[in-house]
Amino acid sequence: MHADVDAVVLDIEGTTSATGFVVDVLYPYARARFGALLAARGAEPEVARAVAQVRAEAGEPDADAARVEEVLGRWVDEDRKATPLKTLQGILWAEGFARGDLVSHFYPDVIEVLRRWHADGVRLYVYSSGSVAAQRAWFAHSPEGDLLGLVSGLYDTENAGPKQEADSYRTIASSTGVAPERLLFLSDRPGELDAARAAGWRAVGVRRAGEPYADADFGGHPRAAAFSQISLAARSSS
Ligand SMILES: CSCCC(=O)C(=O)COP(=O)(O)O
Ligand SMILES: [Mg+2]
Repeated sequence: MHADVDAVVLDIEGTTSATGFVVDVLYPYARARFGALLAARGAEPEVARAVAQVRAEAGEPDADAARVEEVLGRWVDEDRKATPLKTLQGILWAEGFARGDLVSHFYPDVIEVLRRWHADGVRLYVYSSGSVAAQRAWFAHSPEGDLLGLVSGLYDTENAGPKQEADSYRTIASSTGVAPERLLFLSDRPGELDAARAAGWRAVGVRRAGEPYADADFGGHPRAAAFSQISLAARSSS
């Protein structure tokens, strides 16, 4: 698959990294710490704002901390990409990465290809349901060290919007200053690829063996089983 683009926007779960790692390592890590976070730090502005959003989204304005924790646990079981859940997970994960409890996961083809694209002058961005704080920690604490220098910007459902809505991709395009047709989105989910394409972007479905969406219908989207199958026109970095 060949594309002539100025920037690549990366989904994380299922695309750069294994869903299994997120579900089996990250989710339990945060889940085990929600209770303490809500009890001890509920007055911190970011926590308080996320808790208010959980209550609103659950339709339970009077939910106490124990009930909020229950709701969060249910959303984790459903793998719901709710913004306040991702905010609270992101706080705990960022702290876990910083203290050395966690190291992120990248598929074996990914880091080398990202380094090459970056060296070729292709700008790299991230757009994930995981919060910007979580993304920053994820790239800063990879098995190959700090990769944040490769990345020009981070987008989530808070600063860009839901991943299956074309307007979110318009917001990102305008924030990066890159023309939509010069942006390439890589994702494992057909609904996200559809939304990117509706906003005028290029989009490639990443179908990795064993990932939940590997056998989904990708419609007319080009596909790749690994980043090494995607070739970008080299651009000068000067
Ligand atoms: C480091 S981001 C954590 C992963 C996560 O919580 C998530 O929801 C990822 O979803 P994506 O949009 O990257 O598929
Ligand atoms: Mg994904």
